[in-house]
Amino acid sequence: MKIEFTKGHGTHNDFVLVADPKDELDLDGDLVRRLTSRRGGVGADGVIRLTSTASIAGAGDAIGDEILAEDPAAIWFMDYRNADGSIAEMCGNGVRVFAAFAEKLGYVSFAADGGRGQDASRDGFALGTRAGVKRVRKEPNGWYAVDMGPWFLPGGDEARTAGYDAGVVVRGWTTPRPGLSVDLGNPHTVVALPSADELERLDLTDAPEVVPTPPHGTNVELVVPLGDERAPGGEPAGRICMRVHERGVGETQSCGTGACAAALAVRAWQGNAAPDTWFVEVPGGEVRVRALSDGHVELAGPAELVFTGSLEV
Ligand SMILES: N[C@@H](CCC[C@H](N)C(=O)O)C(=O)O
Repeated sequence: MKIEFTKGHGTHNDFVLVADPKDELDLDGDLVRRLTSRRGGVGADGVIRLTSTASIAGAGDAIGDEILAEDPAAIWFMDYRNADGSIAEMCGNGVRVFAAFAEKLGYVSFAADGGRGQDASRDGFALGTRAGVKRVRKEPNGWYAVDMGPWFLPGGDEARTAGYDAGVVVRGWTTPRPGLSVDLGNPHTVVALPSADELERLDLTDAPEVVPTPPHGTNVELVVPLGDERAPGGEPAGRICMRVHERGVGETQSCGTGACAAALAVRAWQGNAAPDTWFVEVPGGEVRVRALSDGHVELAGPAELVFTGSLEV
């Protein structure tokens, strides 16, 4: 069988994108690992399959019905898989790259005059994910901004007061450091470090050890606050840098949900005077995170489609 694919990335968090509008592709773990292999395949941190929400509902997948009940406009579904073949609930960079892919395929248009496909210029492009419907709009600079929905500090009030609810050990550390869990639809644990030098020197070859062990694993973000500034709109903003070890992948150049988690954790640590807008520097570039007044969080950043090809599998 021949698979036609597009390679894309969001701040160098890279994906193999496959259009499967009729839900015909059996994307099992083996196929995902073949596609993502950096030696034997295309190479990527994950696979994104674009399929129709109605098709997966018709095939008996309950998530399809839930998405259509939440928003019947969410006719396309992002089926995201980590490089190791595991399924993850959400991928923030992936949503932006999915939007660019759907735009290229003519399934959606962000142009004010409509253009081809669904017109997303007014309410945003509604797309289905395992973490619910996400809305994407396109900014004048070409960045995609995603309403990532509600976020939580699952440790509750105790964790919020203490500022942590987990102990994290990175390779080379002799004692655990405090980490804060943040739920973006997928799990994250954020640890603050005192300097960018220390961040740069970290050895993230192995998955950090997190105690207590999160039931479904966790992505781990190591973060350094860099200070305050003004966003281009004039509002106060914070800046942080981070590295991330992703569940099911390893260290990546960027993680959209991870950037949200890192910004929201630092915002929580700073208390009431903390800004809502954050610029997050990652090894692969920069994204913007905004805590919205309705309890949602927005992620904005670039999305690039770099080449297309086909693979015999
Ligand atoms: N890189 C993604 C997150 C992908 C899923 C993650 N590895 C998990 O298992 O939760 C992002 O941009 O959010």
